[in-house]
Amino acid sequence: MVRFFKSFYYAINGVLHGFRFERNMQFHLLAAIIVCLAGALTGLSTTEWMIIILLIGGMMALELMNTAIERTVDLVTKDIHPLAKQAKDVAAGAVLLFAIASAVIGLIIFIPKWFG
Ligand SMILES: Nc1ncnc2c1ncn2[C@@H]1O[C@H](COP(=O)(O)OP(=O)(O)OP(=O)(O)O)[C@@H](O)[C@H]1O
Repeated sequence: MVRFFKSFYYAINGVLHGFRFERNMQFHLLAAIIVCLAGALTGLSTTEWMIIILLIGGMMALELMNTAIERTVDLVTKDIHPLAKQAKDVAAGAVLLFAIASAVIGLIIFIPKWFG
């Protein structure tokens, strides 16, 4: 049980580290607050809220994974290496794809409510 809470503590530390030191995480947090405020003002169904929460959580989780990959690459080599570039660029690409999909889904949810 102690081990479980220790792992939980380390995981929370990882999330807090992301919010404190990663600009992109701070941006995602701001975006999440704006989206939640917009959702509260617009009025969303339970299903729409579940989708929004999943997208926000997924986006932040993916950004943390990207940070973990960046840190790991930097730990492995400080030199310029094509594989280091590929690892970082592919991880960043994964974040970008999810961000685009999230933005499109957000528009699909909000646009009909605002202009429908
Ligand atoms: N060791 C390396 N070898 C080759 N290219 C690298 C290396 N490290 C970084 N790069 C290239 O430079 C880009 C920026 O690297 P950096 O580590 O600053 O990531 P970043 O996305 O700017 O990080 P952050 O999200 O913390 O601002 C990478 O996406 C990659 O294309």
